Amino acid sequence: MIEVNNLHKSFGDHHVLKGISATFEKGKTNLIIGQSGSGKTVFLKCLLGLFEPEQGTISYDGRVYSELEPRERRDLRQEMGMVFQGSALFDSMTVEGNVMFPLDMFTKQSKSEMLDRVNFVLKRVNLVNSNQKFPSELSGGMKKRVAIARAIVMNPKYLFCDEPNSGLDPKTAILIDNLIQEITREYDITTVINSHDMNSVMEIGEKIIFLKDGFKEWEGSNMEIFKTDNEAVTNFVYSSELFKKVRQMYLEERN
Ligand SMILES: Nc1ncnc2c1ncn2[C@@H]1O[C@H](COP(=O)(O)OP(=O)(O)OP(=O)(O)O)[C@@H](O)[C@H]1O
Repeated sequence: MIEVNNLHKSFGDHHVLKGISATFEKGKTNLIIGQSGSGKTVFLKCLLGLFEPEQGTISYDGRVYSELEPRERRDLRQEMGMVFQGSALFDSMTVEGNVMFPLDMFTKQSKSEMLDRVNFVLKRVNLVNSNQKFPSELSGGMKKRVAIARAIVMNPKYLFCDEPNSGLDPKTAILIDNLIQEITREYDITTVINSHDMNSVMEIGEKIIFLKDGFKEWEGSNMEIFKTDNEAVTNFVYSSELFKKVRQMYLEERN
């Protein structure tokens, strides 16, 4: 579980995060949504320990990041997996090389132990017989699977995903969402996902935090977002006329 309390982050006099508190539970897919510039990426980078907030605390299963020694921080970072926007694979490395990279960097496992683990996670993301392929030979969906395999290869307690669906067609996007949710449940990971994607909100938004101008404007589940009358949320989530009509019909049917 990750607990965030009164988090503030500024760049010079630009106050980006303005006192955010939130709890992200284990085994759940937690989504951060909000308009471009609302502070989602800055928030995710604070959770990853890449930005140091000026005020507030982030606690990882009881370990308050700002109170940890440098070595404890390094250990904690190794418990984190990250799926970057656009997959961020190393183009000159094979699929196997990409997924093995964190094991090679951070563990003392033998080559055959590493290979066993790589094959296990590649199988888990349904990517078999692709070990020797290069990223340029893969589809967008396959690249995401490699990125997910690499993010979970160290058996992380925490998984962070920045726009994991960007650039994918809607059907592939849902498959990737479902894969992230399955893995989150299966390995009891605390997963936090930055998303713009309305389908993701509905499909895997077990807990949703809506950021607006650096404040937490709303939080709830995908079921609750359908019913909320918070205007900022509904304007953002139901931005198209079609979605507005679908929501209206749903609400009328329930009354
Ligand atoms: N390293 C930085 N230095 C200065 N300002 C920054 C830095 N990173 C982000 N910001 C500012 O913080 C604000 C929030 O940016 P952020 O990237 O978190 O938005 P976002 O909600 O993730 O947007 P998008 O959905 O477009 O990615 C923006 O005004 C941005 O210019």
